[in-house]
Amino acid sequence: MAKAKSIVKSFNRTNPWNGFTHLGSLIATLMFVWSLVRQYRRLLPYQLRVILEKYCQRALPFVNPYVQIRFSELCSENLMCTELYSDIESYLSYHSSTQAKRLKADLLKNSQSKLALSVDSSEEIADEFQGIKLWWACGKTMSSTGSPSLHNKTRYYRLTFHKQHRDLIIGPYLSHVMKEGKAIKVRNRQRKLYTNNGPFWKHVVFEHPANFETLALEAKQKKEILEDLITFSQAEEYYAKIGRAWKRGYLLYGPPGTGKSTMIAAMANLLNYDIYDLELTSVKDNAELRKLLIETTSKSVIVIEDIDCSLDLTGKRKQTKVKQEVEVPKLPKLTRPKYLTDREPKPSQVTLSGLLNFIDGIWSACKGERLIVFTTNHVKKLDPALIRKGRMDKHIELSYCSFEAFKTLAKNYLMLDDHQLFGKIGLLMKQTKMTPAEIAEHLMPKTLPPDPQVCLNSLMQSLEAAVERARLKVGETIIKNTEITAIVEETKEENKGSTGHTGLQIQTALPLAAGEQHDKEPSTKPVVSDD
Ligand SMILES: Nc1ncnc2c1ncn2[C@@H]1O[C@H](COP(=O)(O)OP(=O)(O)OP(=O)(O)O)[C@@H](O)[C@H]1O
Repeated sequence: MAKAKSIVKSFNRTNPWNGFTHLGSLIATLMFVWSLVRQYRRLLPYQLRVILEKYCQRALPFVNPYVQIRFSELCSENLMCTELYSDIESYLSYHSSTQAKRLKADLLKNSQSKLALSVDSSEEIADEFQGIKLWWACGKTMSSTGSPSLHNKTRYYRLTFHKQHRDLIIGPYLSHVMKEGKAIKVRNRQRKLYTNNGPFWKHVVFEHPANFETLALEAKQKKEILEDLITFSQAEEYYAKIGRAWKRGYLLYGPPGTGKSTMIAAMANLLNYDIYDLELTSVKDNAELRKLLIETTSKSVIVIEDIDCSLDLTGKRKQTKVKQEVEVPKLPKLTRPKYLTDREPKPSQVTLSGLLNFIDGIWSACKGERLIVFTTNHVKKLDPALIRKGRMDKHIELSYCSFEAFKTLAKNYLMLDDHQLFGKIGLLMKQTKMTPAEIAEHLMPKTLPPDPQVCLNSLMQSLEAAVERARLKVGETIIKNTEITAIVEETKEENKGSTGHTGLQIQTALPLAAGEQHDKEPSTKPVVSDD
């Protein structure tokens, strides 16, 4: 103030140039102070920094080289404000957790365990984009009512940058902030498992621990599936370029207990997707199916489990309509909460063509990425049209446990990389078939901490019993086949006596081993064909 008064006085004196000299030196001092404030702002106490910045900006409105943009949480004219504000919030909370000294911690929405960190209102964080420095700060303003009550305060973020970078910041930088903010939101969101009760989706929080690391599969098959999923999730531009909807169909098939449901959970966890578990038998007709599917969101896996049991979708398309009128569909496995299954099932009118139309048509109109997964124990029963490439792009067979897959389970359940019993178990596994679910059951600890010896012994005994059963079965079949051969030989002799021509050929097949897949042709009976 004293300096300002002396400047005014200096104008009144005989030489007015003195006044300009004083004014110039004041501006230079202020600019120097301000540049110091901006450079060392993080070292100054927050309150002092705010006061200095405020006075410097007021005193130097015409030479201020910095531009500020304010992003309010609420603005009446444009509803997208909130969306933009929340993108910035996610972006900053992610970046600030490593730099900011004052952070606010909250629990993520619908989560009891995940923390959400955000910048405290008195904190400013610096960011860098293409070598350019800029600063974000947050604050609150009074709403138009001017009431000091908390509800009338609007939160905002303020971005400060040098005016020479205006184009770069307003264009590419803000797009980058919004894109990253959205991606961070997706990563942090609480994922959901939706199930339909008739035409409505209901959801519960999806927190399945399955992942590809713990999935017992051959390494080669696992790698192939992982690469396929990751390539799909990164191919938005490619799909747009070739004019295809961003979707991919997977058919998982194999005997019960080979990990089909577990793999779906691992897929959803890998890509951070929601799951829509579609219960076709409770969908009234094709229109209801369309409604349900249009309501699914992007970044989701739409699952139809046991598609062969869901409806009469297994025969040829022409036959389907006739059959539907008389057949009551089987109920699927009851894995869903009770409140979701309270609607009495009525025969569904959903047709195979309704389902095909959905897979091919509807998605093209819905933005975003989706996987559709069918599972079945009986792949050969399915109509080829349903699972042809282009609809179900990838067919994955999940089969009995190999020794390699067993080692994954042993590592997972018993923290074992190797054990003296592994060799014997490996040999037994070559002679019989066991599903990963059966093996996992043996490896489940009987005591805590787990005793690997007990679990492996239990598995070995079970494998030995299965090998023995298979051996007995082979023995029985050989005896049966010998008897049949003897009968046929007798018949041949009799025929020779009467016609002189045998007319019969006999083929015998090996018996089914323990747990043989249901799809295979029955092979215990000799096939008799007439020449
Ligand atoms: N490949 C696997 N890797 C790890 N665990 C597995 C695997 N397969 C099965 N399991 C274990 O067995 C249990 C049953 O497996 P899951 O329900 O995934 O089999 P499924 O093939 O879907 O059976 P279904 O055809 O009867 O629906 C799972 O909870 C999991 O613990």
